Amino acid sequence: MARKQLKSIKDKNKVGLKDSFKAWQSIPRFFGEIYRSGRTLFIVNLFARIIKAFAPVALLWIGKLIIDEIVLQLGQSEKSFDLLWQYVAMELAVAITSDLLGRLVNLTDGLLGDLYSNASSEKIIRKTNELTLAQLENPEFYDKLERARTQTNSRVNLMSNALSQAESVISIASLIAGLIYFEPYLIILLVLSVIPAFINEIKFSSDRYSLARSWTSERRELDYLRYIGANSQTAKEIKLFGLTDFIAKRFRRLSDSYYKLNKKLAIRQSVFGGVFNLIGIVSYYGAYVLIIYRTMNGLITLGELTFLSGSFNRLQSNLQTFFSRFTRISESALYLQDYFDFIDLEVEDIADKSVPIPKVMIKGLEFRNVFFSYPDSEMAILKGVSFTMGAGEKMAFVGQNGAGKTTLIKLILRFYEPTQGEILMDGINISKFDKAEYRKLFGVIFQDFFRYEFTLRENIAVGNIDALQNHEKIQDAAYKSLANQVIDEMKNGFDQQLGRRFKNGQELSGGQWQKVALARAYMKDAAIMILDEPTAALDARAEYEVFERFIGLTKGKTSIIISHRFSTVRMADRVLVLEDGKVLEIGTHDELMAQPKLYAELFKLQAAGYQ
Ligand SMILES: Nc1ncnc2c1ncn2[C@@H]1O[C@H](COP(=O)(O)OP(=O)(O)OP(=O)(O)O)[C@@H](O)[C@H]1O
Repeated sequence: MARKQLKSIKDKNKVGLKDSFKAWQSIPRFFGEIYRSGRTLFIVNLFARIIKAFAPVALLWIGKLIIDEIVLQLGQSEKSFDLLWQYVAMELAVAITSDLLGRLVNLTDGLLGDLYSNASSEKIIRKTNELTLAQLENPEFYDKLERARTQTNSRVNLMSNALSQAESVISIASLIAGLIYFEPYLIILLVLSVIPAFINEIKFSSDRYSLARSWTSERRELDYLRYIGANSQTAKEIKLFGLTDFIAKRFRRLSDSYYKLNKKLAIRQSVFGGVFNLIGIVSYYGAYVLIIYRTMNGLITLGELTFLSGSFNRLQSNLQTFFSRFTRISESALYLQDYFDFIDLEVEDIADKSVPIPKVMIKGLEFRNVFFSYPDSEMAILKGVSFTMGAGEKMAFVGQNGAGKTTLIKLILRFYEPTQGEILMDGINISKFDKAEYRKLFGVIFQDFFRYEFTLRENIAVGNIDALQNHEKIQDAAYKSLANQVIDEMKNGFDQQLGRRFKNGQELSGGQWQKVALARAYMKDAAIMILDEPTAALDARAEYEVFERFIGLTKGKTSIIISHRFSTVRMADRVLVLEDGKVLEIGTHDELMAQPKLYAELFKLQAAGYQ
């Protein structure tokens, strides 16, 4: 991880005003998404807001009528209260309706927010799956994903802010209409009083975003440190190696420098904001003086005075909220842009879907002079690998750590494409097949299989999730992989929750997990089985049993086994020995033992260890 100490946000890409405004373009699309996540709620919310928006001007107007009526009646010898009570009743009705509508708006805002946040989280999960491993392992991608994922709340706030903004526009327009009707000059004062504050807001919002954005990868590091520093899975090592201080200090160093930058920005914003607010207050009193003067000269009534000063006051605070909300929206819109950038990331799939995948493999797989380097890396991992593997053949890949065995598997499964050369299935380049369909041919257990904290049943069914309800199939897979022994020991059998994260969860030993994960490979009637170190955590007897079953069950099936244990390797029809990204030897166990090369050497070394 990079150890950076940023002096200011200018150290990294700064987001300008232009970008802030450009980000607004994604708002219509955003509303499309919200509408689709809750159509009725959205329409109800919109209508409630539109009606509620007229409440402020209506209340002020009725207030004016009441005061003018009181003044009129005071001058009469015979007073009538009829009209007055009617006005009061009207004001009460408007106040109650506005309150009820406000509640309806809050309710629908909350519900819509929940629906939208669920829908967008699901979208992110689905999108992540569409991307290639190369994209997933790219740090830039991670930053994008992090920004898209962590800003879900900000998107929900954006929704209610944007809707409130639409409501404000109507309120402001209606108040302005009243003001123009009686005193158009007041509008000029009003504009003068709020514009500086607005410019100030916009400037600081893009600075705030620039800071947050430029710190995405550092924030990721902070999250990572928080995770490893306070986590039950890492606790064992952290305690044993006494790492707490090391991690806490590293966390503090990074978080302190972020705090300092943020503090500088917050203080500047607060000082400027204060000054501009003063301008607003002074202009309000300027307007007040003007209105009082005109009232005293008999140009406007007392009711109009209350209406105008009330309208001016409300307008000013409404406009200020409007502008600060405007900047909040611009800020969230920038994050929104990140979310859409992520959702729109291009999926690299060069498959020509028209090429049919062989139903039954006849000739087998062939590597033809394959070279490979991982994306963004110069280092060649595979250097001209060529070999063929017949249909129905059981092949073992052998080689020292880092030789490239797992990389071969990743290429066969099309997680990456060769940098040079071809991989063929029955003579057709595998890059021509539809990726998802092609992968259905394989039953695989990875060396670094994932331990899902789901039930045992689900942990096995992930190998073929469509068969989740097929108990017989799951039971059968469990039997084949010896996972049935694990299930027999569980209180809740197949429905036992695994891991320690959730209630009633049961943690498994390394070997038990491996048996469960191996069952996944048996969940499909796959044409080709790939087992990447499937027994590394098993005891000697379990390993022997697993392979005995495997060989018996997969007679005539194509399979690849990666293992460092030669007792397992020798069961294969042929062995491919990989050294430093090249095929060193290939042949049956007996053939390889007859050659004085790496295989024979390693075999004898291991055999000697057992004597
Ligand atoms: N995602 C990756 N990005 C970049 N380099 C990688 C990646 N995965 C593996 N490598 C590199 O590729 C080389 C081969 O790794 P691979 O996992 O294929 O080895 P292996 O033969 O399976 O080793 P082992 O026996 O230790 O499992 C290693 O040098 C490793 O550092």
